[in-house]
Amino acid sequence: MTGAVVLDIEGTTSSTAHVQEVLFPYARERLRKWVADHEDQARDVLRETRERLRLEDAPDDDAAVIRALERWSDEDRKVAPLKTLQGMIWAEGFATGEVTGHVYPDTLDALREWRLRGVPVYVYSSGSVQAQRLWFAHTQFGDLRRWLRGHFDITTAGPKKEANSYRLIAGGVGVPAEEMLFVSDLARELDAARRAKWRTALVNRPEENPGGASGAGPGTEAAHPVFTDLVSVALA
Ligand SMILES: CSCCC(=O)C(=O)COP(=O)(O)O
Ligand SMILES: [Mg+2]
Repeated sequence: MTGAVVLDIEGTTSSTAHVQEVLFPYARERLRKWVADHEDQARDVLRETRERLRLEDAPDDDAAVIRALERWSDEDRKVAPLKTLQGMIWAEGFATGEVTGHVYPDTLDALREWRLRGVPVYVYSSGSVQAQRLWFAHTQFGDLRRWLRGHFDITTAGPKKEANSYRLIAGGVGVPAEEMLFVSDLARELDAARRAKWRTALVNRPEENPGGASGAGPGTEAAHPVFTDLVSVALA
């Protein structure tokens, strides 16, 4: 029995290319100026970045902090201060219409199916909760937030490749681990959910991997049931 579903965004509900070619460059190009223009809003992000650099024994002066955020962005590092900062910068882009969200059409069908079955759907992404809400509020199908019961990110739940993050989420949702279903395109994330005793589904979309190869990355892919879209997961 499925008590709750938790969805990854990039590569699962939505296009990786849209995240990487629309969202990420928008924030990267504006990062330095945005931080300079938003001293109050950026304060916590800069402090967290500085603390992280100190732990790494790296220089932590003002210039080094900005350079680190830019480098993490270039490397697509899933670190909390960068993801928080990107979310704040994207908020302006969503407000002006310069950036939009995206979901694959079958995502909407799957959300309808889970609703019919009475299964609540949550999102767990490296993108901040603020960014996730904006993303689903501005899709090509309109505002989809009403289909989602709640959101988790790496600040609220922890890294996606650590089992403890899934234990925390199950506790927050209030459903036994064995009834939680995590759906992702990355085997390593699913491995972590499985270590927390969750059920798992690997989404390997042809749109994401046109050559037919799996984009699941390293991990124990064979251990997870594989689907080519989300509606097949919902109907399984
Ligand atoms: C709309 S949230 C932006 C997605 C994002 O920032 C990201 O890093 C993708 O992470 P995911 O965990 O969804 O693969
Ligand atoms: Mg993903």
